[in-house]
Amino acid sequence: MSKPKIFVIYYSTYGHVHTLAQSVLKGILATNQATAELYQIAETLSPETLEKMHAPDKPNIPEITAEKLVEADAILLGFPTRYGMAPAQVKALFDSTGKLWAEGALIGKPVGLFFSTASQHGGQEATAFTFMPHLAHHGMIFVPLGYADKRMSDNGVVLGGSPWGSGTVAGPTGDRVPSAVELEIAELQGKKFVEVAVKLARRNVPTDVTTGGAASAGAGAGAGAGAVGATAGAANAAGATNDTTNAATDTAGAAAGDKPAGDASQTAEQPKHGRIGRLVARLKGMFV
Ligand SMILES: Cc1cc2nc3c(=O)[nH]c(=O)nc-3n(C[C@H](O)[C@H](O)[C@H](O)COP(=O)(O)O)c2cc1C
Repeated sequence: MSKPKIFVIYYSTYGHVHTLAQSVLKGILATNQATAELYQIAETLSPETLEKMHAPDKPNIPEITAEKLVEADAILLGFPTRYGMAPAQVKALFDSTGKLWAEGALIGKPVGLFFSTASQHGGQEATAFTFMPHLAHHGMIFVPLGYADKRMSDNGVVLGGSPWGSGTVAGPTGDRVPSAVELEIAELQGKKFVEVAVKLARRNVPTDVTTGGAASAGAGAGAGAGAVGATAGAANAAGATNDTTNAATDTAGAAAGDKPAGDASQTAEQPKHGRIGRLVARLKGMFV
């Protein structure tokens, strides 16, 4: 089985999240179990505004596009907070994924998040929390960091990150650089994420939301995600208790064309006409 392809995608105005992204990337590559590619999210602010914000020039890293997202087996996504939410640049990327949503193209992809805030209580957890609808609507599987490193419970130092994902604290003027511990935790997130990506990435089959019966706008996207998510959960349980069992399941999955067991509704002949069919056709037309 080929290694899963993980995209590390980030937006950063002042470079803190870019630095974290490099540690996350390092952690993925250290496992030798996955390939990794680094992308930045396109800027939407004007050069004049960025100059007023004293933002440095962007590094020479390729920009991600909506269509390119499909190529990733799993994604680690980092961004600084804006009032406890993702920056508009990240929202703009996701707002351009309507066609992918209509096609169910991102369903089942594992996603981890990492963050930067100015202050320790500036909203790293809120930023993760408020980003969840993007992942849920796409049927993507959120992979939290948990308390993967005991140092995350150290209350005696300035420390970014949370169970939702690694992080750094940039300071009120942005002059604090990520600490060694923060970077090690970011690296650990890359490593831990690979464990999940290896288990899930190849199990996911493209889900045609137009043939899933109930898989129409709203309820449909959720139903499709639920089917894949349930399968992924079963895979996880097998992996947690017995890796050999999981490997056996992998082989069985490959023999069966990697179709998850609960996926029968996706392959069965479904009526394509009627009210739901027309609605889906109209939605697909909107995003072409
Ligand atoms: C419009 C705006 C809103 C922000 N909101 C918050 C906030 O709610 N909490 C916080 O701690 N920092 C906030 N910040 C600070 C950024 O999170 C900080 O500059 C960023 O974490 C630095 O990361 P970067 O170097 O990758 O851009 C805000 C910054 C801007 C420009």
